[in-house]
Amino acid sequence: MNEEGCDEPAPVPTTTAAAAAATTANIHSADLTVGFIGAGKMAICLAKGILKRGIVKPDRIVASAPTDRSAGLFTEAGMRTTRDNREVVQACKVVFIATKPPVVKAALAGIRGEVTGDHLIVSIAAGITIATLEKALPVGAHVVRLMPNTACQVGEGAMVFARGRSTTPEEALLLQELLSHCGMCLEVPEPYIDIHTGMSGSGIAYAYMFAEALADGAVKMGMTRAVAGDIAAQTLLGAARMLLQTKAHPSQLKDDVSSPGGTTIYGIHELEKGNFRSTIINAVETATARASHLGKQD
Ligand SMILES: NC(=O)C1=CN([C@@H]2O[C@H](COP(=O)(O)OP(=O)(O)OC[C@H]3O[C@@H](n4cnc5c(N)ncnc54)[C@H](O)[C@@H]3O)[C@@H](O)[C@H]2O)C=CC1
Ligand SMILES: O=C(O)[C@@H]1CCC=N1
Repeated sequence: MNEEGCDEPAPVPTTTAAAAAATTANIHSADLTVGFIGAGKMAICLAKGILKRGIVKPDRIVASAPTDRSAGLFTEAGMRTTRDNREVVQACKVVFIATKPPVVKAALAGIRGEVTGDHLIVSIAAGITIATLEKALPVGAHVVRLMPNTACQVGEGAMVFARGRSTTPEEALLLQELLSHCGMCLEVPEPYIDIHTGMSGSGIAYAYMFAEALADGAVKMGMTRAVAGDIAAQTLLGAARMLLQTKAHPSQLKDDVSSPGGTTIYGIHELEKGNFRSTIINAVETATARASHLGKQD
């Protein structure tokens, strides 16, 4: 319980110097191999980010899927694909589970016999808990639950992860090193992962909707779509940099823009009439609940 009497997840342990040294040795091993069970949109985003880090060569990454639909995205970057999930586990130390959530249990059942204590199994499936992953894999399997977003593809992803019972701090560091060109990657208590899914995994789509709506407004006022689209994107980028670099509260930065009787406060009033902030809070709440629900489905 915290001071307010609320349940609070236990803090995550910090990394030791010994763990960092072991990770450095591991990450520079020429043998490091990375696999993806599921070769879809999120798998290719992560694979491209891992390649940018430069420690894993394309020919040491393999992805599996039942169809060749998205295989081209992997092969054109020099990675290998297969239709056999077990081949991925046989060939790779770090294996991302990147199928849709309802398929995860069946996919894990298919690879269970191949998973050893040398593997690091990293699920990115929305809602699927560490308990579910550990139950589906051999006892003692090293499991991580990770939630990325699609901006990993351009190195600006927001990722959180939690470790399973047998997963070591060294393995957590190895994962963070692997993903260091995908964006920020924080270890968090597991209950935060569904929240992150609602806020960021899904939330990046809300940001795109905001950008689209800004541009629509500008088009309505007579600007061309191309100019409006670029300015909308740069406006979001500028706001994000201001938040991250100044560490100021969003309301402070908002107040700095709002002159008394000026243009901004007129625009803000319109947003408030449309329940702007309340609508976004509701979206995060609903998407978080949906993530939790996906994890409970059989
Ligand atoms: N798309 C996104 O923005 C994000 C997705 N995720 C999670 O990533 C996972 C994948 O999502 P997407 O990439 O969007 O989906 P997707 O539909 O693009 O990719 C799924 C892939 O799994 C393959 N697949 C289906 N059954 C399989 C099986 N039995 N064995 C191996 N592969 C199989 C499909 O052929 C496809 O290549 C989901 O669990 C989702 O919750 C997490 C964060 C963000
Ligand atoms: O919509 C979804 O289910 C996935 C999970 C987070 C983002 N996309």
